[in-house]
Amino acid sequence: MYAIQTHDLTKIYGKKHAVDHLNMTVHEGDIYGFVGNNGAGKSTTMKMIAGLASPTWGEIELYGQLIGAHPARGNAGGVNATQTHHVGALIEEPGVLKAHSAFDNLMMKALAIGVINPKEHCRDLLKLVGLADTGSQPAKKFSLGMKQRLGLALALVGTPDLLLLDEPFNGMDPQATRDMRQALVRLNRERGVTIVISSHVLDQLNRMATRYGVVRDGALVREITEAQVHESCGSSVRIKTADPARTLATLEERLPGANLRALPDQAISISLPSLVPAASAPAAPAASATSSSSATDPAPAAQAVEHISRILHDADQVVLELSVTERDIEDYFVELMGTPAPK
Ligand SMILES: Nc1ncnc2c1ncn2[C@@H]1O[C@H](COP(=O)(O)OP(=O)(O)OP(=O)(O)O)[C@@H](O)[C@H]1O
Repeated sequence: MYAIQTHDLTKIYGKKHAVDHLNMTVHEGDIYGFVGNNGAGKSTTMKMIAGLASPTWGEIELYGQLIGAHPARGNAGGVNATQTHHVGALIEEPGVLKAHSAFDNLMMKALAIGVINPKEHCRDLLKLVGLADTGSQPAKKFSLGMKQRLGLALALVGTPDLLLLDEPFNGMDPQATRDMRQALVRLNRERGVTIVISSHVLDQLNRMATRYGVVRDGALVREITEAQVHESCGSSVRIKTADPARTLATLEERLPGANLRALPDQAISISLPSLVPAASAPAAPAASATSSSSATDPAPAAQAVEHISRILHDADQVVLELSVTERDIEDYFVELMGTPAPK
């Protein structure tokens, strides 16, 4: 089931299309990394999904139920998401009562929404976010990172099905960032919480996201799975020969299942993780390339180069270049964020 689907979701502020016909699909159980440059429209999208801003146009479905519709169509039949599935959100400044302790902040929300065993629930949440020893210290004395953790704990009161987190790592030191990331992964794996998380910290997202949405100028330019990102970012073998068309045909025949791409400069690229053993070469590199060892291990890469070079030698092809290239995840996303939005 889809946790979130948006249909032509649009928000216009004055003349600015902050979100522009955005179509996004979040599957139940995803950790969905929502990425885009500053001002791309991530926060505005999340606010509309959380019910904190109303769409100018378009629709939002949460767990198959319509929650937001543009005014011309009215919202009849639309339901408040919180009536069906519990949604927790940490978007911009968490709504922390500064004169109160972390525990009191959580308790107020827990009582307001009718949580069973509220004290125990709030103590568990404080432990989860690493604020268990803050006692009666008022939130106004918290550091930025501690406020963020309290914001996360507040979003988790009542154990949501869906968690919307806008830049949750803001102000956190590396240890706190790691703790928060691990806590989120546990919530996702152990309690099945679906998480949408916007962050500019791509290497943190890379360690947790199962799917990504890339937004540019208010529109979604790409939705990709973790596996597709790793496929695109992993090592690949680059081959240039005197006769690229013949080389492509040879490699397609000898490396069935490998992900081959003809590049604009007439070179051919083969994604290393996609290499599978060719029937004629049982000791081919793919056995190790697809094993638990990383695609960036030198051994599988070297084996792949050797294997391909043999294939091309056997087929009497003149090799001009044969090398292994690696693509950085940051480069990959920066490139995608610069991709024009589809019209
Ligand atoms: N309340 C508002 N009034 C007017 N313009 C707004 C408002 N909120 C957002 N915008 C504009 O809408 C666009 C999208 O903003 P948004 O905050 O959603 O982007 P973002 O992707 O979250 O950016 P960042 O990564 O910097 O947080 C920006 O141009 C922003 O200036």
